[in-house]
Amino acid sequence: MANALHFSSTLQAAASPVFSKRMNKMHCKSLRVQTGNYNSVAACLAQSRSNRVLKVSCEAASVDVLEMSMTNNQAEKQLTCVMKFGGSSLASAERMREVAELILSFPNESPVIVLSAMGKTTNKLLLAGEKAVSCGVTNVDSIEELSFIKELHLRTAKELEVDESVIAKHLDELEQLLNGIAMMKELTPRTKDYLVSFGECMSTRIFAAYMNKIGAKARQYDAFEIGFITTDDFTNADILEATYPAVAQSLHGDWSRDPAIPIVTGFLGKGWRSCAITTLGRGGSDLTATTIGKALGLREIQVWKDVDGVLTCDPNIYPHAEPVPYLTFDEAAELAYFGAQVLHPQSMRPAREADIPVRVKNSYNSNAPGTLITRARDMRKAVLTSIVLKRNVTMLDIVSTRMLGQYGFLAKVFSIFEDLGISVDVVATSEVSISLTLDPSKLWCRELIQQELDHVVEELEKIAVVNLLQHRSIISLIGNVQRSSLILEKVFNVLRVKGINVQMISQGASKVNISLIVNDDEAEQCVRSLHAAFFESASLN
Ligand SMILES: Nc1ncnc2c1ncn2[C@@H]1O[C@H](COP(=O)(O)OP(=O)(O)O)[C@@H](O)[C@H]1O
Ligand SMILES: N[C@@H](CC(=O)OP(=O)(O)O)C(=O)O
Repeated sequence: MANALHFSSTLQAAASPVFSKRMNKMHCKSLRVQTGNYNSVAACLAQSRSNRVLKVSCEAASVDVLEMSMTNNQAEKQLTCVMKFGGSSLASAERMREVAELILSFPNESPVIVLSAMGKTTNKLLLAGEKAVSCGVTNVDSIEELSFIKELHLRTAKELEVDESVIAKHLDELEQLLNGIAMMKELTPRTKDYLVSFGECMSTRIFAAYMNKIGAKARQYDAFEIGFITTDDFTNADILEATYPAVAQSLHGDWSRDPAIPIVTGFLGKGWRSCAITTLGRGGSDLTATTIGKALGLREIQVWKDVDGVLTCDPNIYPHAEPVPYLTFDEAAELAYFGAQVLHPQSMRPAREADIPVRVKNSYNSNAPGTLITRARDMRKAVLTSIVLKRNVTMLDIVSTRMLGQYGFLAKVFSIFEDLGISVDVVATSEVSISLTLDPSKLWCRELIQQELDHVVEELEKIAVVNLLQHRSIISLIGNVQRSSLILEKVFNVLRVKGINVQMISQGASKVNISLIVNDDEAEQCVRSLHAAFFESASLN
């Protein structure tokens, strides 16, 4: 019977109307009570909140609740949104408490929670791995970063009063892994991914245990066990299509059998050939969140950060950057791709494909409206939305020696990059020349970079004169490119006054981004001046 309450006959007679009202509020479907009085049962229920099955044996004097399950309403309630909390939101036990409170302050939501590693754990794990390569097996236990990680996680568990056994196995395994690295004297990309996975595996276990402790039933998931299937590109893997149905089946299946807030590791996946743990690139938990949003067809994806949303520029460059209230998926994707650390470069793809709004919020200031990212927005008044800086870019000027026709020339240039697996960011071409920049994130993580660059130049020199220019920056102006004349007029005014020469400019293909290339050492100043011109003077925007 839907929403029926099953009491022992005595209690039913004694408590019916008031009690059933409370029961509904607690999402209780059935309850068997042996002995006891109404007040203590209600107290137990209040504590149990979202627990589906509760077994409480109190002393004979009060009550013995044997079983309780949720209302059909609750069981039928679907998962509604994703809430992702990054390392910046999870730095300590105190922060975890606040995040739990924040999640529970939305009683109408049934969220999937995605968590990154605590604070600076990922960086520390990578450093510990690098030290293990050269420190010798006997010295692993004195690696400072290992002690830091152990201490942080054990202290957090202790302060949250959850049993440290939830992470004990992982801490042991982590030390063993570092011993293995010390013995092998090498840290491969595959081992790096296994190494950093400990961060997310531990933060989610501690958090899920804490949620359960406070009576909010939660279930921990390792993404690599629930269908996050990726390419085998360790440290920068791509999510494969098979992920969506697999994740949906796993999370929906468990939820409909036995509802509990899913707490999922961000950032991690499983390589489809290797079956080893992979990672989605730094900041990849944003992508985990949007992937889950698409897989489950959720209403909204929330990414909770330590800033009031996406800002008009990196606050580390200019502290008075302002939140941007609305963005389109295209704008957010360009912004992320061209270096705004606030979002993972690939994270907008699943959200855009499934047309699910993404909200960027501040976990330290939940009342701030944040940024809402959707398919379209009113662009009538929009000029410039945000300024993004990507540093340490390598630029190539390639001038044809006319050994090939124009189309043969372009094809040859790009086939060289394809063969070497190097991605190109910004391109500008003329009939006989091409200027382009190489994606630094793909470039500098490769050990053989100088040889590879030499090889690129060598190959290109067969058909062109090549000039390799390093230490450049891309400044991306994200906004309404329909108004490019207005934007460029203002940009060049600023740059002329500052005496800065733009070495390349690209608009064209992207409808939301104009890219300028300048020297690295002029770039920050340039961003600050452009910010002042566009966002702090009343004349535009
Ligand atoms: N345009 C921008 N808007 C907002 N934050 C930015 C921007 N550019 C860089 N950031 C930086 O991104 C940080 C948030 O991203 P991140 O550290 O990855 O958060 P989390 O760990 O919560 O996922 C901010 O603290 C800020 O310093
Ligand atoms: N912990 C990983 C993944 C991640 O997404 O982190 P964050 O959400 O803190 O950016 C990293 O540091 O890259």
